[in-house]
Formats: sequence, structure tokens, C-alpha cells
Amino acid sequence: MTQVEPGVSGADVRPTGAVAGSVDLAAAGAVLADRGVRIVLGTAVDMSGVTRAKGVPIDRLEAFVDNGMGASPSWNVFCVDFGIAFTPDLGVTGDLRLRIDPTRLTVVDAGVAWAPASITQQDGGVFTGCARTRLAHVVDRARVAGLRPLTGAELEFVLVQPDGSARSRGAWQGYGVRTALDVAPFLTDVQARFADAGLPLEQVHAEYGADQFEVSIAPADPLLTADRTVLARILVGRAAARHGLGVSFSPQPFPGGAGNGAHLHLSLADAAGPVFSGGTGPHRMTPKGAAAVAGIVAGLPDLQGVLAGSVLSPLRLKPGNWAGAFACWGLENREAAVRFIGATAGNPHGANVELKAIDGSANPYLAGAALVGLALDGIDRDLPLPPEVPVDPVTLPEADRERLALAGSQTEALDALDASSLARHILGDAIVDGTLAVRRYEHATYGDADPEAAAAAYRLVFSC
Ligand SMILES: NC(=O)CC[C@H](N)C(=O)O
Repeated sequence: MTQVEPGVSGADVRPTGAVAGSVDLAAAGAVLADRGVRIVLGTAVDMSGVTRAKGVPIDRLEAFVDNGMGASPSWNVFCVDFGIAFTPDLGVTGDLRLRIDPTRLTVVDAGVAWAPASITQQDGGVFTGCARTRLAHVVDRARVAGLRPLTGAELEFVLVQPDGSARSRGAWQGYGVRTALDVAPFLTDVQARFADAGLPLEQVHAEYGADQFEVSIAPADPLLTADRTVLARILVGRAAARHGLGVSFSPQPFPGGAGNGAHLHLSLADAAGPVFSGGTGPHRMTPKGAAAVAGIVAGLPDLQGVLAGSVLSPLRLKPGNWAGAFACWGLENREAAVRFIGATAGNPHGANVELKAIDGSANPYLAGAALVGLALDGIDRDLPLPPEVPVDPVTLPEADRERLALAGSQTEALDALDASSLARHILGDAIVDGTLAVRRYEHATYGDADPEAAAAAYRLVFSC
């Protein structure tokens, strides 16, 4: 391999944007070693939404790319309490490989570099249960259809004690200046780590929940955004640890408190330009843009078990939480699952849709695949745009509210996923069945538990 990818060849080792070409691994390894890197961690996010890693010494970088490191198929169905929800295909026999993407190599802590891994068969062949590979596949489908999707991620989290218990809330105020200034050393550390990693930070601010903050990441290719979401969680977690803090991305860290969303923004362009602006439809959508919104709204109940499928997710996904508990769309409607954001001077990234129903338990690769896949489905089938909901959906007549409400229980959301040929078309049977196994295991374990006990069990598992 002679071609050298910018970003891993010079003094700089950081994510490189859209991936192209190959990497001179010997040169990249030398750069990392010069920067004091001793270990490379390769991560994969399992179907319960937990990021797991294998590590190699820096001198085995090439093997991590070319041969991969061994992982049992059961890696995909580990659960939040580290039980294993075996399926007929994902069990104790066989072997898969974690192969890192060297174009994403980034130094994340003293002596440690990170890269996301795809899970492959031993010989490098496609493993259909790999979430990262599935997202790449869905993005490829979009390209073949002449569409260019971009996604941007918002990550909400609550600062906690390192053991997961609550911090003192005496001084907290929603979006509070003092709330932010009180943890300014942590926030400025987050900014520095993102800058060093080449991770484009759009906003970092106190949210409305107690000790809740949000970082948002600029729009990019959906695979890059999902990789960056994993990286962002690592960097936020490391910054928190350095300041004696813990961090919870759980959908509902404390029952009765604010939930953590993992909203994703989507824009789409075809050869003629952006599909969510420049047309003659509602809010200047083009026919493709309208069909994409229709696809997301129509398919949301089928994919809820992937986007917000944990035991805790229904505690967050309720009216009044700005979490998008209704399968409808509306211009700048923060209670609609699909918030449409028009092209205005206040929005330099252009028109896009924000899917608010996603929470911090969702695998970011599957969330991206579901969102892009639903938009493609709407375009493929030329679905008609449902009427806009321009008001808070709780104010609608009861029959409309009931029709639009997303599932209020985990069981209902999972049964809808199980029965959905659309979800199986977008994500494949291995991913749908693995997700169901993991979430049903969670339901059996925590479904009847006191919400405080369930929340405690989940509090730190989605942080890195
Ligand atoms: N500002 C917001 O959009 C709040 C979002 C909310 N915390 C959620 O769970 O989705």
C-alpha cells in the first residue's frame, strides 16, 4: 500500500472525513508511536447500544486492520448487565473478526488510539449482524438512488458522580449560565479534546434537565457521524473522568428527571440539489423531500424498537419531554417525532429533518441506518406526505392523539419491530432478531423492576 491518506500520514492522526483510498499502515503506526501511543482500541457497538472494545499493542496495528481480532458471535448480543441473549445464529460457536477502519484512527487518551471496527467473517466476508456494515450498505443504497444523505448528531448526557449517583442539584438551572460555568473546566476540556480529534463541535451547553448537557456534531456522511458519535462519547467520558465526574447517556438516568435524547438530523440532496428546500411543496419541499418525510413518519412505529427500544425508553418517550412521542411531522415542532427545519438564515446547514424519538440507548449505526432507510423507503414508494401537525400533538382530538402516539411500552415497540417486513428490509433479519433477543432479555430482567433499580442498572452502561 503506497497511497497515503491525509490525516494519518502527517503529524496529525484524526478522523479524515469521507473515507477514500487506502492507508500506509506502517507510516500511520510510526506517527502514532511518535505521539506516545502504545495501545489501539477498536470498538463495536452491540445491539443493546453498548460500545465494547478490543485492544492491540501499536506494533500490531496492521493485524487489526488486515486480519482483525477475534470476537465470538455472542459479542453482538451482550446485554446491559453483561448477560448474553443468544439466538440460533449468535451463540458460542464460530468466530468473527473486529477489523478497524484505519482512516479513523484518533488519539483519545494518553498512550491510547481508537478506531471503529466493523465485524466481519473470519475471511473478511460480510457478517450480516454488523451494525456498521449495515449503515454503510444503506448509505450505498442511497448513492445508487442518486441521493446524498448527511446526518448530524445531538448527544445529551447527565453528569453524575463516578459511581453513577446523582450530583448535588442545589445550584442547577435549565440552560443555566451558572450550571455551565460551574463545570467550565470540564466543558473546556471537552472542547479541547474534540478540537484535537478533529471532531467538529457545533454546540456545547447546559440542557434543561438537572446536570444535563448536550454536545452536537456537524453534519457529515452518516457512517462518519455514527463513528464520531462513538468517538464523542469516549471523549466526553474521558473529560468527565479527568474532572472527577461520571457521565450518563441513559435514556432516563433518574426516573422523574429529564431524559437523554440522541436526536439525528438528516438532509438529502440529489443531482438537482437539496430535496428539503427549493421545491414547491409544503415549506418548499421537493416531491422527493416530501416522500422522504412521509417514509420516516410512516415507518417510525416499526423502528421504534431500534431507535428507543430499551426498558427505560418509554419513561422518556412521553408527551411534554420534547422527545417526539408522536409519529407526525411539523415545522419546528419540538413535540413531533419529526421536526422539519426549513432553510433560513438561522440555519446555515440548510433544510433538514430532525428525528427526535431516538434516545441514548440506540446503537448509533442502527439509528442512522433506520433513519436513512425510512427516508429511502418513502422515496421508493413515493409515499404521500401526511398532513402537517402544526401544534403540540397533545392538544389534538383524542382519536388523532391515539392514532399518532408511538408505543407506550417496550413490549409493544418490540412486537411491532418483530412483525415489520420494512425493518427487516432495512436492517436485515440478523440485526432485527439480535435486537429483539437483547431487548426482550432486558424486559425479562428489568421489566417488572422498580424504575429506580432499572435506571441504576443502565446509568453508566452507555458511556465510554
Ligand atoms: N432540548 C431538547 O430538545 C430536549 C430533548 C429531550 N431531552 C429528549 O429527551 O429528547
